[in-house]
Amino acid sequence: MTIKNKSLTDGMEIEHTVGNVFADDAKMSMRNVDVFYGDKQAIKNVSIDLARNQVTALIGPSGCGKSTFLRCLNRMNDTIDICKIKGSLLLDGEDIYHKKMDPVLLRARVGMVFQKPNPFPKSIYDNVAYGPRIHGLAASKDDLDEIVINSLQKAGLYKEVKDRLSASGTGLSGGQQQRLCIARTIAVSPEIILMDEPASALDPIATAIIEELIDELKEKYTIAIVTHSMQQAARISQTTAYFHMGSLVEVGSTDHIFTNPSHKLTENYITGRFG
Ligand SMILES: Nc1ncnc2c1ncn2[C@@H]1O[C@H](COP(=O)(O)OP(=O)(O)OP(=O)(O)O)[C@@H](O)[C@H]1O
Repeated sequence: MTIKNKSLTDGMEIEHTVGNVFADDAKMSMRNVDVFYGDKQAIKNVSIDLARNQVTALIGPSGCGKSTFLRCLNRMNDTIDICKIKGSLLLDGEDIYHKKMDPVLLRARVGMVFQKPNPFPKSIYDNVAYGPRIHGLAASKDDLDEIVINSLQKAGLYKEVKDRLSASGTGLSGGQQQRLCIARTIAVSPEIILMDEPASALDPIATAIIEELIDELKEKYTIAIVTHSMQQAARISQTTAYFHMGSLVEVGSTDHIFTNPSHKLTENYITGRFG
């Protein structure tokens, strides 16, 4: 199927997304998504699936719309008054922009980890317990303890913090704070985790730990990650989507995109000719 997308990019016309936008087992399906900030169109007719239990990397030059698109997937853009979204965005076939969809519940199902670790100024325990408490997920203190410990274990942080759960989350190292934020996201049992450059503020060792963690997390969750690091996209994702000036130029298996991209714009970007 050809999905028409006529927009001019560096003199090169993007008529349609190259590659297969359909996943065999789609957790989320986006079709013909347009996003506007006021009069300015930031996303142009983008269609893509997120394959279940896979990592999908969104790459492209600065300002191409990666974060804007990612934020559409859990309605984070709702908080921006001038932002308008058109098109179809389905989670297991359910329209996430339907008027009956509660954005707070949606964001528990589609969690998000940001570029800069942003723990609450609370204890490590309370950071992770916060979501389960507001969503009423624990019937007792024992239940809550179990959720907190499980989430910290899944985020690969438990061993490092088990003796200081009442210490402040903001006192941890940057890498530990980011894993705490991942534990906080996991604690409300999401189905999808969105990550917006989750390792860009971290040193190489903390980055490697987060990358290993992402690889483990995909066993349970569907993951979409925005990254500026092509090496990172190549290491951790199974599918890569290349954005350029609001359009989705190409999508395909990560191996294909990084070894033999079909579109000239993708090739230019991955070979470092621009971006
Ligand atoms: N809140 C906003 N209000 C108005 N315009 C915005 C807003 N957020 C983003 N934009 C614009 O939308 C376009 C896409 O921005 P976006 O941040 O999604 O790109 P990006 O590919 O994630 O960039 P980067 O890699 O630099 O983070 C840019 O032109 C940007 O200036």
